[in-house]
Amino acid sequence: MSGIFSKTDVSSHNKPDSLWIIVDDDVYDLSKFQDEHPGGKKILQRVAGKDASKQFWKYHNEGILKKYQKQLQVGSLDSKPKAAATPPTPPATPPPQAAKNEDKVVPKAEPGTVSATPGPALSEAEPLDMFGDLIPGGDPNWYQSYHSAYFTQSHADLRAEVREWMEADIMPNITEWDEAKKVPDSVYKAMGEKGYLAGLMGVHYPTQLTDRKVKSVEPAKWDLFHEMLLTDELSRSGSGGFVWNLIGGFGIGCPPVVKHGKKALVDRIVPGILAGDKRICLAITEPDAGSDVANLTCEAKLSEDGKHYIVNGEKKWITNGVWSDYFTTAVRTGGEGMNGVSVLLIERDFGGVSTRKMDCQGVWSSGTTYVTFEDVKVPVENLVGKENQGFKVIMTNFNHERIGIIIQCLRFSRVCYEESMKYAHKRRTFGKKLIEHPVIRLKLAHMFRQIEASYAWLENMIFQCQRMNEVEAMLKLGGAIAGLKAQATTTFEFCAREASQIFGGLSYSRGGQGAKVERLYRDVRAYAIPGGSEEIMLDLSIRQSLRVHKALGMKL
Ligand code: HEM
Repeated sequence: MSGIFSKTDVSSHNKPDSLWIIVDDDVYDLSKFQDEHPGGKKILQRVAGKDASKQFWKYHNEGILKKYQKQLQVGSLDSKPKAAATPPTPPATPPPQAAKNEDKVVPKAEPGTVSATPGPALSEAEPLDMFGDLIPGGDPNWYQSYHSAYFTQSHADLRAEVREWMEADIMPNITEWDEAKKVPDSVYKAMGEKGYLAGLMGVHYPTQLTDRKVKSVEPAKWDLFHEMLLTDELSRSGSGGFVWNLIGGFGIGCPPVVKHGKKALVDRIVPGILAGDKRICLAITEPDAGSDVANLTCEAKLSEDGKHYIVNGEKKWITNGVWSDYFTTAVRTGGEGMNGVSVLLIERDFGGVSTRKMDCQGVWSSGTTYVTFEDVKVPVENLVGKENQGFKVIMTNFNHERIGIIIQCLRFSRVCYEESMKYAHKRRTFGKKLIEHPVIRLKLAHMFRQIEASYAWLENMIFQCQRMNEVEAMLKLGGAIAGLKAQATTTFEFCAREASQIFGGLSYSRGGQGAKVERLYRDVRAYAIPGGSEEIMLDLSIRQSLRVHKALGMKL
């Protein structure tokens, strides 16, 4: 791949048996590849020996070049600028010419706008370097040199670390993994090795349970904004299946064990999970009990000697179940209703645990599973929390679970918006680029306003969670977080729909330029239904907030 060629050299490879093309000053040999080219070989033969950059960018995204570069690039043009080597991560600083005075854009207030009076300078509120593609709304605005009260340099360092990994090792493979309905185990293992799993439990970085550390953030500095950012950057994959494969079971199944499990149990199983060697999931939902958790029927009967629970029952739609070693399971140990529910950590090795992968509309690579427990003998040491008080364990887990869903939904909304914005700048209809049609700008504007408003609310909720203890957060924030979950899932649904309209047929067929949008459109329901359906969330948001504010002294 190191050859240097002139345009004349390339032009001699203009036949099917020796078919070279130029894309962005790099030279590709497509002689063997042409037969497997999804766009057909004739189209390649027509540009054989020529610069095909314009045609290439019309039909493909950068991901395609990255994926095939190693295999197909044979060199570069002698006229290629020397300093053209680009880092895998988008530039974190503006291009040098932007610094020149004459090019500097000085924002001016439009008549009628209120000009801001700068407040007292907070050191942590200094804007950070620019990062990413700088599409307005394509990333949170603190990525783009706007002030933030929440994010500091250590967040920016983590952002660069995760994005580099995602761009190099993950993004080029997402579509393939989704179609295969499986992410390689090595990726989950890498999540452990990089210390990411340990940072995703809504607790202080657990150095007592793992010797892994996140490269760019000291464990003592780790906070909920690092956690938020990590999930956000993973979600740039534009695949709910990918994100859930890695953290869909872990992120909701492991925290209850860490917070409410007995020390011996935690010490025995959690280090292996955090290392990425073992997998865990949360098993609550049943064929006949979803949002109404208090109705669950999977039963656990204490053995006569009081040493074991014998578990029988079924669990449905369990994310990661098919690959899990451990199941954090809600069971009925007592009478009807919420006061008869307990949580048990069931281990696959106990025997009597069967798992079957379910076929679902979306999140294909997440491993949605039907689980059957038949006379599973679970030692009483595996009780998480107290007997018949499992509902409290489940309830305190909800805020963390829902915040994860919110972060993912908002980034998926941004992905839909960002992809649409990029496509609208290249696709032409009726003699104009899509972005020049007001009707398309209107769609983008409606996406943008919902994403930004929801993200600001999310930042506020994360900040509140950071300042409150878990029980206070459960009571005081439960309503608002439920409302924000509904806000995030409806925003996601809206953005997936509008992006799909902008991409047209390209988001109706799978793969290709519309791949992310087509996939995310299928993933929408996986976010709007579980973790509390939109209807339940909206109702809860009002009921819970009223209850709390009554106690706070609300006057009506
Ligand atoms: C390095 C060279 C190239 C590679 C590796 C490549 C690879 C691919 C791949 C993987 C696809 C499937 C769709 C996708 O996943 O995006 C595709 C589709 C396509 N390619 Fe290429 N391609 C190359 C060059 C070209 C060139 C030079 C042209 C045009 C002259 C072209 C025209 C097309 C067309 C028309 C499609 C179908 C697009 C659609 O379904 O909407 N390709 N190509």
